[in-house]
Amino acid sequence: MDTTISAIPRKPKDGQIMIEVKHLYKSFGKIHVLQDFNLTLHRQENLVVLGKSGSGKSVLIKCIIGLLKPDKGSIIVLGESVPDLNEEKLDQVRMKIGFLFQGNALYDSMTVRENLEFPLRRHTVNYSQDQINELVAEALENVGLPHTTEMMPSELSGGMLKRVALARTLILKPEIILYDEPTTGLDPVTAREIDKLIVALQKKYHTASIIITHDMHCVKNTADRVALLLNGRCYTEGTYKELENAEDPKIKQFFE
Ligand SMILES: Nc1ncnc2c1ncn2[C@@H]1O[C@H](COP(=O)(O)OP(=O)(O)OP(=O)(O)O)[C@@H](O)[C@H]1O
Repeated sequence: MDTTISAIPRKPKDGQIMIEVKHLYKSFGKIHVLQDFNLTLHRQENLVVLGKSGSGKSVLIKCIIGLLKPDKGSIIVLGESVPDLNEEKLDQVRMKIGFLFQGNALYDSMTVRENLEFPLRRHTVNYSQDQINELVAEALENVGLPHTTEMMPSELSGGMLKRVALARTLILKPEIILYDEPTTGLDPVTAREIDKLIVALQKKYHTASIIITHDMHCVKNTADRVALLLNGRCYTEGTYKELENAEDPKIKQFFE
């Protein structure tokens, strides 16, 4: 019996494609990281890219946001071909994408408010101070930390820092959020809270997300669909349940 899962994408909830990666190749010298990698992210979908350490998850994300140039292949983000964009156009596309970095990337010398104001001040829209205050308050409310506005990052726990970083990601109301190992380094209770938050925000803002992780609890709790990155390719994709029930040892190893 063939127990591998078909790599044909399931029918999306609605047809809109937010990110489409086709036949992507990226090598560093003799290290062939991505080889004919394919991925599609649909609107309102949480897609987990699951892969072992060093499998190329970060390289994939960097290609998607234009920080790395692929050797071959196409990357369409919100209708734009990322490798062909100049810096100005790339910035416009990046404005619509939120990133949650592993290290949170908050400025230690700035208060929570200042950290959240930062992306707003860089934005092409000129927000009034009242609008900025409202957006900061809303973003912190969304992550359950309305009381931290004037605090410094050093006064916050790991879980709180992650929430603040997420609030900063949300403040520009991105259409897509890219999560880089959102639960790494957090205790299990806090990690599960972050999972819940990811799903709650997806429901509230109808965002599409790519979540790269090897935390299987996070995968189970957040993924509408899982793409397995193995040997540079999307080896298979399916729901968590489908992959969990697969007999293929290459898939099984992730669930043991
Ligand atoms: N700029 C670079 N120059 C050379 N090699 C690189 C570069 N960036 C990544 N690599 C190599 O590409 C491979 C994939 O790295 P990547 O960081 O994407 O893995 P990952 O799946 O994100 O791993 P982890 O889960 O540990 O973060 C690794 O072998 C890494 O050494």
